[in-house]
Amino acid sequence: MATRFELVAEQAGYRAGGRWLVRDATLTLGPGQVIGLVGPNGAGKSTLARLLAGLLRPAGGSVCLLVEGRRVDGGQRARELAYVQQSIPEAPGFTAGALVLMGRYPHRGPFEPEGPEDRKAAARAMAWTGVLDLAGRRFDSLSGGERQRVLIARAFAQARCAVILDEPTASLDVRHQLELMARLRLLAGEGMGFVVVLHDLEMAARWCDRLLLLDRGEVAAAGPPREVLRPELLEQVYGLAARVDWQEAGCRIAFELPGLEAAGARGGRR
Ligand SMILES: Nc1ncnc2c1ncn2[C@@H]1O[C@H](COP(=O)(O)OP(=O)(O)OP(=O)(O)O)[C@@H](O)[C@H]1O
Repeated sequence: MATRFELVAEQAGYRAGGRWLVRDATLTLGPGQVIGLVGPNGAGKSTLARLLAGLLRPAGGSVCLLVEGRRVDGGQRARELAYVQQSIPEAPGFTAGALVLMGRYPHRGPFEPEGPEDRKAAARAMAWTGVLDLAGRRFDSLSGGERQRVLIARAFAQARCAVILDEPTASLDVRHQLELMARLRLLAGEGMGFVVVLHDLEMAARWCDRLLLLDRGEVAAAGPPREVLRPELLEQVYGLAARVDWQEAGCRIAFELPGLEAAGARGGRR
């Protein structure tokens, strides 16, 4: 049976450099959900993702992971929830397989070597992200997209309940983007939950149950994609005129930047 959990942010905020990078962010992630964080560059998506992941301590409000009704922290939190960062770290000397196995550390005692369960979980996660055949390769020798998929596999190997993914599709080709989002939905169907930072609003509309649209550190809108991806809101937040056509599975969004487009067209005709 799937684990009952809730990741709750209540008016969570974070300050740095004398200002609020995120203020009053409220959301609840539970089993079966995929929540998208969207918004322009610098809006506070990564900061909120790091607050949810427990990597930043809120300067206002709270962030709390409840499993079977009880608050979990420290080592247990690391067994239940994992985070995939936006930038791809250096990992000199490690193979892809060793890196994914690191996701299993929180599940073992100190100095305890990995066991068959750990290897099984790592192999399964690597199969999900299509990197099983890269297990023996040095991480540093992989392409950007391959590395991204290894890091996602590590999070899948680690977390029982929830994964926070910061722009996980940024380095992926179209096929791997779709496979990843479909995998999140599949795992959500089995009782996990995900928070995903995305720039691609059409992808967010298609795969997420709910969206938080961030603007200059504040939640400009939150709710089902149809309620959030409204032309007037998008124009307010991105400063672009938008046309949103809803279809059976998601939407098509056409943005317009009249000044620059006109200039581009003039340049093209020269
Ligand atoms: N440690 C810090 N000190 C001061 N300002 C910071 C710090 N970290 C981030 N910021 C600023 O906070 C704002 C939010 O950053 P954040 O990375 O959360 O944005 P984002 O929505 O994820 O952006 P992007 O889409 O570009 O990844 C930005 O203006 C950023 O420059």
